[in-house]
Amino acid sequence: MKKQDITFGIHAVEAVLKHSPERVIEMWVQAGRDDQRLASLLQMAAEYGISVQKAARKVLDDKSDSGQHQGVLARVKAVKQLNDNDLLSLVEKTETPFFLILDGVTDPHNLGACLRNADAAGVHGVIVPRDNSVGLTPTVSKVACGAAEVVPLFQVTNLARTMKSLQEKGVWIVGAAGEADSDLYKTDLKGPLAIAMGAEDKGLRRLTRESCDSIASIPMAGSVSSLNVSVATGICLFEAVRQRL
Ligand SMILES: C[S@@+](CC[C@H](N)C(=O)[O-])C[C@H]1O[C@@H](n2cnc3c(N)ncnc32)[C@H](O)[C@@H]1O
Repeated sequence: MKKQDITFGIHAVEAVLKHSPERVIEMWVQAGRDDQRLASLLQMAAEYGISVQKAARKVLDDKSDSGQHQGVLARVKAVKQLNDNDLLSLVEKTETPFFLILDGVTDPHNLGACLRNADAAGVHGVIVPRDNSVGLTPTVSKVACGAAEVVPLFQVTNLARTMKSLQEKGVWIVGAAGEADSDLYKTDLKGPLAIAMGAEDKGLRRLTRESCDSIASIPMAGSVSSLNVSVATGICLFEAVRQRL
């Protein structure tokens, strides 16, 4: 089992330092980089007694697999993987649950952007099938800009079964699909809710779609057939936020 991860980028490293500094094992910063935001990370690291090494850019490039590390990288203890049991106990203690389901998103940039949207919209957690989905990779953390460190990510073995358990606890599940007849803006998104988004290539799988209580589309004016999944996620989540004000 993987016990350690690499996290890079100013927002991502800052979020771990802020929310769970005990996870940070050590940090590297790019030698010769004079940046106010890096300086504040170094100060936080010093406060928590975290060892920081200065290294050439090439070292950070290699450790981040040439990701956009912005001159900072941390080796961190991996977060505990959250499963169905963790999800259902969170639902039980949450007054009006609000979840995002991603049915097989495989691009780390899309998952990172969806986590960022989810955090901004105040969702209680993001649910993904354990297989055929990207997990919490360093690129996901970087793109999520700190959201990956705070939004619980539940990796479930059988998504349809998890959806049924959520429904038994009173959560209404709305699937998003471009070809649906119902208009998202006319769909009630106020109560205990999970919004399900499909994968980049195939959209919602048949069983996931059949497990939804309703399916809605974002009206499109132009000629393209669909939106990018992270863009569609942002629109769906913030329509729910607007209705839930
Ligand atoms: C790139 S799209 C998938 C397109 C795919 N070819 C299909 O058949 O659904 C990824 C996901 O974004 C969401 N999405 C994209 N455009 C949408 C729209 N106009 N209305 C509702 N959801 C949309 C859906 O959840 C979709 O499964």
